[in-house]
Amino acid sequence: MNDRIPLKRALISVSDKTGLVEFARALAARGVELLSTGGTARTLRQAGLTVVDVADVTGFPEMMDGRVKTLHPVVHGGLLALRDNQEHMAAAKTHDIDMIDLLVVNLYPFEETVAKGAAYDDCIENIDIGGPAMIRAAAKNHAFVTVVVDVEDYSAVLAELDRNDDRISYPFRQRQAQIAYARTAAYDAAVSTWMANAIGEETPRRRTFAGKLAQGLRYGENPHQAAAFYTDGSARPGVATARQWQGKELSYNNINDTDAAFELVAEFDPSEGPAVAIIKHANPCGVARGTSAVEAYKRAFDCDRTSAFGGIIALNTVLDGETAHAITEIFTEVVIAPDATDEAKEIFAAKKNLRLLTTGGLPDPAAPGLSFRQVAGGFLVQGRDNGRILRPDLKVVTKRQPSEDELNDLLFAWTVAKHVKSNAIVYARDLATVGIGAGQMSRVDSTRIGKRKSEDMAEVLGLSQALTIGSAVASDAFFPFADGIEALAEAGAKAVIQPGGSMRDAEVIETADRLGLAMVFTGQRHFRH
Ligand SMILES: NC(=O)c1ncn([C@@H]2O[C@H](COP(=O)(O)O)[C@@H](O)[C@H]2O)c1NC=O
Repeated sequence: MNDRIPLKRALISVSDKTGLVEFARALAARGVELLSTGGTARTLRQAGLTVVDVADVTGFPEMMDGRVKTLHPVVHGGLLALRDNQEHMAAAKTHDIDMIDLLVVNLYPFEETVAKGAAYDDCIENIDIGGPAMIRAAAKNHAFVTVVVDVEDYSAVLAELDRNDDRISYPFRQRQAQIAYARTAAYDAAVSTWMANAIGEETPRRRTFAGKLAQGLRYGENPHQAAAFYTDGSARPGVATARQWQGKELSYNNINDTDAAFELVAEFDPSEGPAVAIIKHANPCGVARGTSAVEAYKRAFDCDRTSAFGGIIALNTVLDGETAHAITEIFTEVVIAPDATDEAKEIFAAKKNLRLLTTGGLPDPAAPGLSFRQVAGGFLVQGRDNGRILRPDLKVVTKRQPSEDELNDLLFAWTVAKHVKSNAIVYARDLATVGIGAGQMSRVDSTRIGKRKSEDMAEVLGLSQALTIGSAVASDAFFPFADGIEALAEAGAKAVIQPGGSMRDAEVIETADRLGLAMVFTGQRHFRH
């Protein structure tokens, strides 16, 4: 194996021309001959560099709207020939094939074209064929050829040449080959996912997901687990696209919780007022609306002050100084908001460990998308839970109709319950959660936990009684038995929202009527596991 190989001839064919001229100039200065396709060659010539056209090497013009440029044995032979194989080299000589030592290719912007919402034919035209073919050839022959597919690697190539007397080492070529195959795989994943959507294929026979390393993580959910954060290129505002202003690097659990917090708070339209969610272990321990961000925060905090310690806070509005000040009164891991005022940033600057993230916007809760999770031997894929219930969707099933205020609280609690691990029970009053029971194997247990937490907080706040008394309550799934309704009544709830659909609905409704509760059915379930 030739460990260190000099670069004599490079083929450069790039759609993204960022950094191209500087890189090519640095290569030329090291005596590398440059070979290029149409647009790339033009850019290099305009910068005063000497370039050989691929068309002159192949003897064929670029044709068919660029569909055929580099697809030629003179190119692929130069990339694939084994330099230590006499027969390969003899064939190259016979057919006038010169070796290519470095391939620099970035592909037609297919992903960007799809993201812009381009028409079908436009997307098709942006599927690169010649580029991936060359990348895969060069990567296969990394024993002799260096392949570069990311602009961010240009400086690494030059540093490698500086380190090694203008040569490229074998480990470097191996690393580049791995990156190259991951790039073409991600590209084809994007193409096949787009096609599945375009033809309405919800369960394609083969599915490929791809990600780009955003951040290596110190560890995973626990210190003995290796971990990293990969992004999928989606522009959805959230933890993956946010700007971090201060604080330590986010951890695996921080990223998971921050995502849960921001996706939850984004359910609340900022034009209807501020909302704040506080998350612990991916479950909310307080969510509230308010006339100001600080009021929303304080009301969310008052749901469960004990659990809020070390939590993740999300706002659907700009983080202002007053709210930042209130947040700094206890230890918080992460705050995420669409934006933050300079005053808020200054206040946080004193808390070195507190991470502040801004996203520039809110994700659309109704947007379609996929979510997936791993199981032994495979993964489960489903549409993201973008189900939303509006007032006209509600069916009142009890004798008592919910009041206007109760209806507002029911829909608020329902929205929060969608983001609570099942079995989820959410008690709410005046658009603030007052008791949350999460992640229990029995719905009655979740009901009781929410009640107990509310009673504990009543003591902390010096209230004469728990705020669940007179509350509206949401259940993420139907009540299989009447005992859940009895437990809610015991907690003092006055109105209930739930999907309905149990075999024993009649019994459940009868119990609600007997206990004087108003109950509405949504016809939609929000399991979350
Ligand atoms: N068809 C081919 O033979 C071919 N060879 C290279 N390309 C692509 O053409 C682009 C560069 O084109 P230009 O140099 O004309 O700007 C690169 O993204 C490269 O991946 C091709 N285009 C698409 O398949």
